[in-house]
Amino acid sequence: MLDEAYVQPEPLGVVLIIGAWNYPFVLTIQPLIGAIAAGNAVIIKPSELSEKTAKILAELLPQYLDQDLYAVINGGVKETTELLKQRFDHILYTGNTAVGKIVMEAAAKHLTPVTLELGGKSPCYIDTDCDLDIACRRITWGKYMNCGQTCIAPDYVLCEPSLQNQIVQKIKETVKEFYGENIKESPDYERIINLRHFKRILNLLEGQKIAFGGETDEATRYIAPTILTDVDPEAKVMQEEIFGPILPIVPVKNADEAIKFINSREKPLAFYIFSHNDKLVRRMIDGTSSGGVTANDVIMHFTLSSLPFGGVGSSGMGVYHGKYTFDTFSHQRPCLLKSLKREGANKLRYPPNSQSKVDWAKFFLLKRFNKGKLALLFLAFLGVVAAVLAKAGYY
Ligand SMILES: NC(=O)c1ccc[n+]([C@@H]2O[C@H](COP(=O)([O-])OP(=O)(O)OC[C@H]3O[C@@H](n4cnc5c(N)ncnc54)[C@H](O)[C@@H]3O)[C@@H](O)[C@H]2O)c1
Ligand SMILES: CCCCCCCCCCCCCCCC=O
Repeated sequence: MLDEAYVQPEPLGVVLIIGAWNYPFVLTIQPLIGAIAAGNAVIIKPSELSEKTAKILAELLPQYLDQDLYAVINGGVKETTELLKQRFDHILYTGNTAVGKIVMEAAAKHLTPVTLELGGKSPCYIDTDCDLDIACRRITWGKYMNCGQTCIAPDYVLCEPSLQNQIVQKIKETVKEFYGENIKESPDYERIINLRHFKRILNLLEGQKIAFGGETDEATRYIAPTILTDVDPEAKVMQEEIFGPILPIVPVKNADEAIKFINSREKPLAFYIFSHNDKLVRRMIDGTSSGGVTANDVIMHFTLSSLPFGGVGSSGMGVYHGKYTFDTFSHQRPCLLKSLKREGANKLRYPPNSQSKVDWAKFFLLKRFNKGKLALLFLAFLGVVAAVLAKAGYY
């Protein structure tokens, strides 16, 4: 009661931030801000796939930040492998799950803690009790922005069979509203990052029923906004994160079947539910697990600095954003400041032991006491009075 107890965050030391190519600026600068705020030195390793952003980061950062404390190292697998041999005090990695395991293995050699911001197949459930126009507009935005290359894009839709055709129709109308008649010419519609990813996404279309879109152009790595209907849960497109502008619709009987479906798979990075029914929304949140959730919208939980962002299970570990970034890059050091006075109260823990000392210890530590011993209560009351007097300066 008389001691001072507090938590003092302290910098971890040197932090390594490895970024991914799909949002190459935000995925390195956002963690960098929190790492600096927490007092760390930082090395940034941008993705080599988004080479222009990597280059500009290496050019710009030294102009604004202390070069001894904040460095940008560019390179690919070879350079990153070499970097990972060094000892860091924390590593924040953003990218795919397979490389996440490599990073964690390398970190384990030095007992370095990791934050792994990975991916997964984020499901989107559309309830029959829902404003389909609005739901489809928001899904179209989140699915096709950056050409589907967003870690928390809705990967696939689960809905009752009766909704399927309406959803296709409404997304089709929204695509026209957003990107015009000629999507290829729209300045707002992006391209696939490279040929390897272009071919990987095309491969996912094989044998599928294309309800909308499907046009591609290898020369410009264009893939049109595409919707697949009546998709078999065992299909290739349902086995890996799509990370492209393809939206499979998997019909389910009802919300319970959707919950079962989601729980039978790896834990996703995000989960989206569209419904007017608040109880259903809560039930679906309670019945599933995912990195984050947005109800009646997509992506937007990422934009709130008041919410932690991160995955769970195979979609990652640890969180950042806002104050959570500061906490991630800090050691929460518990401090107890005692006085060398009042040794009488401390005698309780010193030998020789006795039943009376045990009873007192239980009273203070476990807040458990024999009801018959009212005297104890009285003594505790005296203790409180003494504490108040001491704080007020009478002691
Ligand atoms: N959780 C999130 O915040 C978030 C954000 C963006 C992307 N992602 C996920 O990232 C994935 C896409 O990114 P990616 O993995 O294609 O990005 P990427 O290819 O840019 O790789 C990510 C980083 O890992 C490094 N790297 C690649 N291979 C390596 C190896 N063998 N050893 C050491 N380092 C290596 C790269 O140099 C790069 O800096 C998707 O699964 C997506 O969902 C997650
Ligand atoms: C008032 C409207 C504000 C709209 C802000 C929308 C911002 C969307 C940002 C999406 C960024 C997604 C980054 C995801 C990182 C993973 O890939």
